[in-house]
Amino acid sequence: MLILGLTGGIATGKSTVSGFLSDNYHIPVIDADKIAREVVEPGTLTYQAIVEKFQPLIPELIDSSKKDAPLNRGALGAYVFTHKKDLKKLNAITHPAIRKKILYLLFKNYLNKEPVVILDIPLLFESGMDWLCSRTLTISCNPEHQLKRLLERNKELSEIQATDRINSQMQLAEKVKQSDYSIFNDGNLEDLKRKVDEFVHQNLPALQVNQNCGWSYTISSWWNWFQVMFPPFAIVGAVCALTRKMFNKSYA
Ligand SMILES: CC(C)(COP(=O)(O)OP(=O)(O)OC[C@H]1O[C@@H](n2cnc3c(N)ncnc32)[C@H](O)[C@@H]1O)[C@@H](O)C(=O)NCCC(=O)NCCS
Ligand SMILES: Nc1ncnc2c1ncn2[C@@H]1O[C@H](COP(=O)(O)OP(=O)(O)OP(=O)(O)O)[C@@H](O)[C@H]1O
Repeated sequence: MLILGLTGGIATGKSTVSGFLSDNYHIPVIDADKIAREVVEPGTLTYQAIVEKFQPLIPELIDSSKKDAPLNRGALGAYVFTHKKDLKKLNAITHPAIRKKILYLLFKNYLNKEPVVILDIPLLFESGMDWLCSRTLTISCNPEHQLKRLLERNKELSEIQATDRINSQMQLAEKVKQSDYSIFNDGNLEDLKRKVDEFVHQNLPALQVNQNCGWSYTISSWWNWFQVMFPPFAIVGAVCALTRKMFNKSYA
C-alpha cells in the first residue's frame, strides 16, 4: 500500500487537494484534523486531560453548567497559539491519541487492500509521522495568499491571531524542502485541480487510473507479490524501509 503523506501550512489548500484526490480518483483520505476533533470529544481520556490542564488557565474552556460540554476550541486555540509552551503540552496530550487512530485506520485500509491512501496531516514533519509515508507532498502558496485564505475561511480570527497560527508551524519552505513533491497553490481552484491531475499522472505511474470506477492496481514486482502472499515479509520490508528513511534523514 502506497501511503502518500499530504502536508502544508495552515490554509494552503491540503483539504482542497485531498478532496480532489478522493472525489476524482477514489483514494481514501485519513484526515488528521478530523481525527484530532474526534479524540477530544467529551468522555474521552484526552478530553479529561485537556480540561484538567487547561481549564485553570482558560476559564471559558468548557461550559461547566452543562454535563459533557464540548471544548471551546476557539478559546483553546486563541490561548495555545500565543503560548508556545502550552501548545507543546496540548500536542503532548493529543498527539498520542491521534497517532493511535491513524495507525488503526492505516491498518484497516491495508486489510481492505487499498493501493493508495492519503495521510492528510498539517504537522506531518513536526510530528515525525513522515516516516510512515512512502512519499510526501507539500501544498504551498505565497504568504499573502495563505493569510488571505485563512482570514476568509476563519472569519472569527483577527489578523494577529491568524499570523500567530501560521507562525506556530514549521516554515513552508522547510516543508517543501523536506518533501518528495510539492504543489504551489497560487492560482484559482481550476489551476489547482489541473496541477493535482498532472501530479497523479506523473508521479503515481504504478497505478492505472480509471476515473469512473476507481483505481485498479497492478502489483509490479515479484517482491510485492511475495509480501502480499507472506505478510511476515511485508513486516521485514516495512522495517527495512523505515531504517532506510532514518538513515537518509540523518545524512540529509
Ligand atoms: C488548538 C485547537 C483546539 C484549535 O481548534 P480549531 O477548531 O480552531 O482549529 P482546527 O483544529 O480546525 O485546526 C486548523 C488548523 O490549525 C493548524 N493546527 C492545529 N493544531 C496545531 C498545532 N498543534 N500546531 C500547529 N498548527 C496547528 C493546522 O494547520 C490545522 O489544519 C486544535 O487545532 C487542536 O486541538 N490542536 C491540537 C491537535 C493537533 O495537533 N491537530 C493537528 C492535526 S495533527
Ligand atoms: N486555489 C485556490 N483558490 C481559491 N481558494 C482556495 C484555493 N485553494 C484553497 N482555497 C480556499 O482556501 C481555504 C483553505 O483551504 P483548505 O481548507 O483546503 O486548506 P488546508 O491547508 O486544508 O487548511 P488547514 O491547515 O486549516 O486544514 C479554503 O476556504 C479553500 O476553499
